[in-house]
Amino acid sequence: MTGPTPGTPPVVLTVAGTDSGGAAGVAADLTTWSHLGVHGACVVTAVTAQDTTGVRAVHAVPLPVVAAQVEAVTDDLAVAAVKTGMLGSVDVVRLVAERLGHLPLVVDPVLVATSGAVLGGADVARAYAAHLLPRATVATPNRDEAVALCGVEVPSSELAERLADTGCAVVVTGGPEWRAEGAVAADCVDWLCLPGGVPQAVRHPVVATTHDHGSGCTYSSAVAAGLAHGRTLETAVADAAAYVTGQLRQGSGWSLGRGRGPVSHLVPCVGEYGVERRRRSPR
Ligand SMILES: Nc1ncnc2c1ncn2[C@@H]1O[C@H](COP(=O)(O)OP(=O)(O)O)[C@@H](O)[C@H]1O
Ligand SMILES: Cc1ncc(COP(=O)(O)OP(=O)(O)O)c(N)n1
Repeated sequence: MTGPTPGTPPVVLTVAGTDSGGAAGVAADLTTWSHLGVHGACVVTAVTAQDTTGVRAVHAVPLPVVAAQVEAVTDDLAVAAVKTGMLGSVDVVRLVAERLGHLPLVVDPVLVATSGAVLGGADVARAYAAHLLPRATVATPNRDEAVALCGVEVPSSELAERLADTGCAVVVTGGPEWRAEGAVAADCVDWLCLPGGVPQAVRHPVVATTHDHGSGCTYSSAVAAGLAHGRTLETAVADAAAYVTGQLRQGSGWSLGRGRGPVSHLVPCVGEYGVERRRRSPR
């Protein structure tokens, strides 16, 4: 087992599925981490045949193979934080809770893709609420996932508050809400609630784009990177929103695929998410 060494990046582990279109899942997590200065390890739970228009097929990785990947990583690497994406089954949710629940844990409870594909059923939602949220540092459901976890349609701030009662901090992300309104709102609002706390609005500018597939994975990975660097949750959450906004902006003029194109996984063109890097002028 190797410990943290000065000059060595922290290790963050994703437990997630693959997206053959390269937008969401493991691809989003690893590229985000390469931008944010952490080493990414990965445990693959499922292989999806997926593109910008939807999910065609899902192959669940057998449970013993998922367990063997977890063991291989944790036996050898000092994992600073874990992020979960598509877990896909009750057994995998339980495995993560048992084997990784003692580490700083960001749970993105992937249940439904933007395309409408179900990536985790009602039994998986119940398993998240019973086994994983109580052990998580923070959960980052989008509004639809928060409704599925709570079983009620109430405002996002209240969903965050109810889910925080399970014992973890919660961010109910704001993407689908502004899309559903069909308007170009000035801000996206994510609702952060700490256990026993009052929901706080985390606002950031809306990007008008159709290239947003994978934004939830990218966001939750960025939160995990912030925690691995030792940032407070509030700072990690604000930095993650700034990072995903920059990546959405970078891909906003693209034309990739026939559906909702991938959020940009190219190197950010803003340094520390604020100051525009000087673009090289053509020779
Ligand atoms: N068009 C957008 N402009 C700015 N931020 C966005 C946009 N769409 C999503 N986000 C942000 O991306 C992050 C992930 O949110 P969301 O899209 O809700 O996740 P998911 O992909 O799981 O549905 C949140 O911080 C959300 O506010
Ligand atoms: C393999 C896989 N994992 C997760 C998702 C969901 O991705 P996310 O970024 O949360 O959201 P969408 O952009 O799909 O809404 C996925 N589609 N595939």
